[in-house]
Amino acid sequence: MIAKVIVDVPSSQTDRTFDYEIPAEWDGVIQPGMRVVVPFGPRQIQGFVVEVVAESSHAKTKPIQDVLDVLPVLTDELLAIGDWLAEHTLCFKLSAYQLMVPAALRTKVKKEVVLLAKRDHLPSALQVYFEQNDRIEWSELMKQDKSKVKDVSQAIKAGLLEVHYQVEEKGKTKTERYIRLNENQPSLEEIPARAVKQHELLRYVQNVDKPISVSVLLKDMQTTRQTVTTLIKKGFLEEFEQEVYRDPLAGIEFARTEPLKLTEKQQNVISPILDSLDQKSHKTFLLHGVTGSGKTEVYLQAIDHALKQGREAIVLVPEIALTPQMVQRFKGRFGSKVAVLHSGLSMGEKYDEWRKIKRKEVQVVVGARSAIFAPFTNIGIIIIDEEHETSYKQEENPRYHAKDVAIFRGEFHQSPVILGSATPSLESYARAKKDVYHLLPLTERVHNRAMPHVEVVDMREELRQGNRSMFSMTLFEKLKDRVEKGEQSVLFLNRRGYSTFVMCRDCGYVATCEHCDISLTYHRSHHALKCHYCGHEEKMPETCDSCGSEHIRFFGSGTQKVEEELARVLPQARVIRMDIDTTRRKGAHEKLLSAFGRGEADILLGTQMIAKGLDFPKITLVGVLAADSMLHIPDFRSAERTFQLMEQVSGRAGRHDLEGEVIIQSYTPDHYSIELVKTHEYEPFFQMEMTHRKAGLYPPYVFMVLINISHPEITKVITVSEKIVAFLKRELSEATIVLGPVASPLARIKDRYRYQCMIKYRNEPELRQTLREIQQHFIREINQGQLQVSIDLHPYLFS
Ligand SMILES: Nc1ncnc2c1ncn2[C@@H]1O[C@H](COP(=O)(O)OP(=O)(O)OP(=O)(O)O)[C@@H](O)[C@H]1O
Ligand SMILES: [Zn+2]
Ligand SMILES: [Zn+2]
Repeated sequence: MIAKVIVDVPSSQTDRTFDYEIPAEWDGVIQPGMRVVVPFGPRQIQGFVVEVVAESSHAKTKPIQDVLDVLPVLTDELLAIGDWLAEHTLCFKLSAYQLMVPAALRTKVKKEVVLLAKRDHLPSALQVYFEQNDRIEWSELMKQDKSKVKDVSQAIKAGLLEVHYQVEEKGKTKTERYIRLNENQPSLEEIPARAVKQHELLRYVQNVDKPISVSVLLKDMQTTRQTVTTLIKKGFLEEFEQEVYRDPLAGIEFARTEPLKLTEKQQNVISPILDSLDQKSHKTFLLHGVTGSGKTEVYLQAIDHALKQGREAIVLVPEIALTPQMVQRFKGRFGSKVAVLHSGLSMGEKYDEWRKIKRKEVQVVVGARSAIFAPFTNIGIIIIDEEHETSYKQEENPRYHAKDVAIFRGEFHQSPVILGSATPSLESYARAKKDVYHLLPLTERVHNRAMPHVEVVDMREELRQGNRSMFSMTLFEKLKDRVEKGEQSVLFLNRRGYSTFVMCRDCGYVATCEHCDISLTYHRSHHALKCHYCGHEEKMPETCDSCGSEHIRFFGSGTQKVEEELARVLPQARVIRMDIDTTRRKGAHEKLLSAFGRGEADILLGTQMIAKGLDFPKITLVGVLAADSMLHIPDFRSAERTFQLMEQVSGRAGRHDLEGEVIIQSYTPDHYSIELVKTHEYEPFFQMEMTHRKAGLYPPYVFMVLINISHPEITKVITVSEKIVAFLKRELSEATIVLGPVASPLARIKDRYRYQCMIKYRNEPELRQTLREIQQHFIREINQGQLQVSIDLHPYLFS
């Protein structure tokens, strides 16, 4: 038999497969989706088997050298997703496959074959390997006899053996010593009557009647290891190793919740979803529900329906919304059926969650973007919460969008995909209007609770009246009032576009990074300036580099500065600050939020990470310190982002019995993206924004491609960029617009000059082929040297 393999040769990446002979002893073992080691020229390299066929068209094929997985890591569906991603994001198949394999398996790992059952249950050929120990190294086993792979893979399927990947770091499969009763109990007379502890311990283990961890046993029984060892020697007890999962949520209690009785509005939106589940047909729904309208409860009950059908569910939430509160709602309803995947997990923890999915120990995955690749095989429903979030797009190769993968999987499994948001992306809403997606509106909050009242304060006017503080009079009064009443407030400071840069008051000089052309950020904690792109750090200057003046200060407000100001003007208020600095430590996020939930603070002050998902009954005031900081970023989506963010933050107020109020401070209060938050109406915003998009020829009226070219030499960048633009103009159709080349907004990062060009098109059949040709043309230079050409279809980031 012949395996067709996509090989990992970084220097000459290619999507073509190579044929390798499957050695007779691995016949029937090697399947698509497994990783193998094959000879390639003088070297041995890894690859993915994508197909097994009877014969090769090549005269001579070399044999596969080693198998890395005993069972496929990728299912047929995931292989198909890989091929599809390669085509649609212009990456190589290999990168797409690797994206779906847990990082732990991509590192060089030792593999062990571990005995799960009694040795004599194994086929006799395998028993010899487990005489001394209940585990043997994979390479050891292979050295002795390659044909063992077949027996091993059968034993694994029968649940007798298991392969452990010894992930280095703390992530390696964690095991603990356990004790159980031996099947054949010796006579009790073996234990002398005076050995009281031994008798007690034995009785205890008999009573428990299931394996018990040695450490727990010793603690419970207040006895020594010696007692246990003696009982093992005498043949009463048996010691063995059992795997324990690293539980990232260990120690957190999840109270079980029951389904709520849905409101009539919720009923209306859930019923088409349940129909789609019952009919086993794929549909993409856009659940457009205002903040606090009970979307999450709809998700929970739809998932429940899928689980009752014996199917599985994937729920994506943005990384920063993956708060304990969010996780709690899923864990509370579905308990141990839920796996959680996010970037805060260690490599080992991620691997454990992945294995729970593979082994079908869980049926629900709640996770950030990459959880869309969860290796489920019977998906009933896929939910993307806050579908407008740009973090669903991966900003590095492969540049995929989780929404596209979700819809691919929804079609594959014939199951519904639900995109949920209070502020859908313009693209999705436009698709819903064209009936490509099915719109499900939830226009009111649960039980007709009022949407919060929004007031926009003109900060220019405040300044004119002599208020130089960062709080307007109104906001200050209301904060004070809430503190006095014992109600809670949220203060939101948008960090994007509002950094704490250092500027000379005399000449206007701004300290910038010498490698990246962006302003350095002031870090109070160690009184230094730092570049957020390359990490370059320097001392805070005493005098201006440009004119020598001593009047060099940092500008802009960071959360630290707001905190200090609060302490000065509202000393009685207890403040919890949540930003990158205070949440760096693992678990800090959770701690701060639960402290706030317990009412240990009056004000929660923070950045983006507090804008979403919070549901605390005592929050009655939300203050936004600078609404327009994001409006001036050179990005055609900046108005959309501003509206979405304002609406999300506002949504934190008045979600329960107490009414909510929002104060938005702005220097451009008349801008429609801020103005329209007052009425919480999405539709007028959509209409207004669409006219702007139409006028500027931006998505969703056109599709866009961004090509970024970078190199340490500026002349090289310019030559290559011009070549690319000329080629595009020649190859693409007349109606297509090619813009550039121009220097990127960030013209230099890490000493590399950056240029870009942009393509806008409606219908361009030649597009992918043309872009592929550009990639191919420069591939040698890219592989050899310093040139980088990145192609981003449907870009979200314009830096
Ligand atoms: N049918 C119901 N009966 C009673 N309470 C409900 C019902 N559905 C939801 N709720 C409650 O209403 C509040 C808001 O619901 P939920 O958090 O699900 O809204 P959401 O639309 O997901 O909000 P957001 O998008 O703002 O995060 C929650 O406290 C929730 O427990
Ligand atoms: Zn830098
Ligand atoms: Zn100066």
